[in-house]
Amino acid sequence: MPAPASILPPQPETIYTKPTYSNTRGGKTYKPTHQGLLRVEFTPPADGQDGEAYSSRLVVDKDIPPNTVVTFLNNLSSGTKAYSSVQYGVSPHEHFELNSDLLFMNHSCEPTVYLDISSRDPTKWHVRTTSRGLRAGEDVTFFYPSTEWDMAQGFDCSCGTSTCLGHISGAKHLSLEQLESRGYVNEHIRTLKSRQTSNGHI
Ligand SMILES: C[S@@+](CC[C@H](N)C(=O)[O-])C[C@H]1O[C@@H](n2cnc3c(N)ncnc32)[C@H](O)[C@@H]1O
Repeated sequence: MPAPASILPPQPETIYTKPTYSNTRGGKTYKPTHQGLLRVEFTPPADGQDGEAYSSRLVVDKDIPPNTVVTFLNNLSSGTKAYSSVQYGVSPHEHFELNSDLLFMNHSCEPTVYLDISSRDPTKWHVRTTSRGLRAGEDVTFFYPSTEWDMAQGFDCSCGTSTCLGHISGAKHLSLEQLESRGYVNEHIRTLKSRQTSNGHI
């Protein structure tokens, strides 16, 4: 059966070129997509190591109060499940690509923001601070299972928080209690959780 039509365009309005370690050093070609608000940082690679490996993060440039919209999502395009995609509906076809520096939001088991994509209107989708707010220079992180049901690529989490869950592979593999204790849970994940039987099947 063909996938249902997406509520998002197949291509972004503006082509997004991912920053890299080399083009963020000295700012030669890197143009932040959220200038003055968010920037991508890379940890310098150890001698002889690949500088583009996992060492990137998204950092906020200014203080943002608690429970406040940091930015609305724009330039989105429909996509298929990948390490870079975000799931927005119960169907495994409902994924989108961020096509902005928001791609560099890492996962944390104690996130600094929520990715709120529960509305059926994508123009309302946004990144919002938690009840702690954000301090300039802090990492912008969200709890990946708040949007992802069964991730394309799980990973061993390196968030380093005291409540770290270890291996992260999506909401399918966590209890509702574990999800809710991390803050905001998107509606499609709540729906999928309510359909899940005790043996883990939908
Ligand atoms: C969309 S990327 C996030 C940005 C990523 N740092 C990059 O360079 O593309 C998602 C990937 O980043 C890595 N990642 C994100 N958060 C992580 C965490 N807390 N611990 C370990 N790896 C993480 C995982 O490899 C994951 O598949």
